[in-house]
Amino acid sequence: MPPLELTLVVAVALIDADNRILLAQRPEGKQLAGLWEFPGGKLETGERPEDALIRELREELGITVKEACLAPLTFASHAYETFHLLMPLYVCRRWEGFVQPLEGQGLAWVKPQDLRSYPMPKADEPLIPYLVDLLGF
Ligand SMILES: Nc1nc2c([nH]c(=O)n2[C@H]2C[C@H](O)[C@@H](COP(=O)(O)OP(=O)(O)OP(=O)(O)O)O2)c(=O)[nH]1
Repeated sequence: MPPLELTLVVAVALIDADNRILLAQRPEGKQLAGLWEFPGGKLETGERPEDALIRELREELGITVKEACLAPLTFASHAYETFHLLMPLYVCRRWEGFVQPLEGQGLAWVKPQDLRSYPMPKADEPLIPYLVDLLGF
C-alpha cells in the first residue's frame, strides 16, 4: 500500500474566562460532518501555520488573534483512511471581537470534563486529556 499523504491542519482551543473551550460543529456536506472540532483548518500553499490559524479564526469566527497569544499545547497525529492528519493544537485565551458562527456552524463553549459528551473526529480524542490537565477537571 502506498503511504498516506500527510495533511497539515492547524487548530486552537480558545479558552474563555470560565475555562471553557470553544468547539465548532463541522457543517453538513463536509468530511466528518456533524462532529465537534477545534476551530482551524488547512494551510494554504506557502502559508505559515500561525498565519493560517489567524486567517481561519477571522473567516470562521470573526475574531482577531495575535500570534503572541497562541501557545502550543500538543498535536494530533492520526491515520484516516485516505490521508494522515498532523494537527498542532494551540491554546489561546485572548482575542479581539466576539465569537460568531460566520459559516453557519454550531458553536459550543464546553467545560473540560464535558468534552467527551461531544462527538469529535477520531484524531481529536487523544487531545482531551491535555486540556483537562491544563484546565483542571
Ligand atoms: N479544524 C479542524 N479540523 C480537524 C480537527 N480534527 C480533525 O480530524 N480535523 C480534520 C477534518 C478535515 O479533514 C481537516 C480540516 O480540514 P477542513 O476541511 O476543515 O479545512 P479547511 O476549512 O481549510 O478546508 P476546505 O473546506 O478548504 O477543504 O482536518 C479539528 O479539531 N479541527
